[in-house]
Amino acid sequence: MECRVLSIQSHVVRGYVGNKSATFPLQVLGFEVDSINSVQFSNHTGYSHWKGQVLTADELNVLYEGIKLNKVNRYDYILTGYSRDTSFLMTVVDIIQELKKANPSLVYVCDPVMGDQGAMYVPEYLLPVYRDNVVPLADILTPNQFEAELLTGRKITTEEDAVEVMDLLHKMGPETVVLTSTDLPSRRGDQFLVALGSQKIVKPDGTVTSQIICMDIPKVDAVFVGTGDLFAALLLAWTHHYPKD
Ligand SMILES: Nc1ncnc2c1ncn2[C@@H]1O[C@H](COP(=O)(O)OP(=O)(O)O)[C@@H](O)[C@H]1O
Ligand SMILES: Cc1ncc(COP(=O)(O)O)c(C=O)c1O
Repeated sequence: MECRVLSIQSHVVRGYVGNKSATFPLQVLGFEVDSINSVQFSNHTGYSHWKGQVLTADELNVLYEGIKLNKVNRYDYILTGYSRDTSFLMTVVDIIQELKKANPSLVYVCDPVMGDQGAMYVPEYLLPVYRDNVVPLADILTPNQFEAELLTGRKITTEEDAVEVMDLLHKMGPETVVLTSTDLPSRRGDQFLVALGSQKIVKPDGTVTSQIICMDIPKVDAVFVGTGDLFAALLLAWTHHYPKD
């Protein structure tokens, strides 16, 4: 059966971040992808120069209106990433709420793209918008360590801290939280980076518990941009294909 994703992320002319990272892998894995480009930039913002356009909230509404008028606004998943503007993000929130009403089993996968390695690369005023409006709607949340710390106001220096932070993030809304990369030492040595996942599980007796997994990922000696976007897209795909795993 067709499974349709609405992906609201950046587009770059050169390179692979945002929709350029997410769309093709999702298509290869069998999904129909409707993409809205939150920005169209020459390249990602880590380069010394970047130029381009930012989609406004009004322009987003116009695109969504067209989809609605044709009655093709039924989605199984929404995936969101890079955004630079408060009113744009608030419009995304409105769209998610409307689409969830139309399809109560719609799954919202949120990559709260704000920064990395202790620095924000979107305006700081987006943090409260993510924390108070966006994250509470998310079913699956994929922050990196820095983004998880920003959202909860808690530092992560040990695995116990990470579990507590993921619990705080669960309390904000999402049933599944994945810290896509952390600075925590891996048990397998310094050639591995640690990612952690936590999923709320309802036991047969009705009580709720968290299932925690820890992933040691072989480290490549390079810095990548766009891998977080790819990770979120692949997590969407594989949790869809293997919902109980
Ligand atoms: N240096 C690296 N070596 C190997 N895998 C990496 C590396 N950097 C990122 N990844 C992969 O990309 C995923 C996303 O991590 P990351 O790029 O840090 O997320 P974000 O972009 O959200 O900060 C990681 O879980 C890992 O699988
Ligand atoms: C335009 C744009 N989109 C998305 C990203 C996010 O990339 P990542 O997947 O590494 O979080 C960035 C990061 O610089 C970016 O500049």
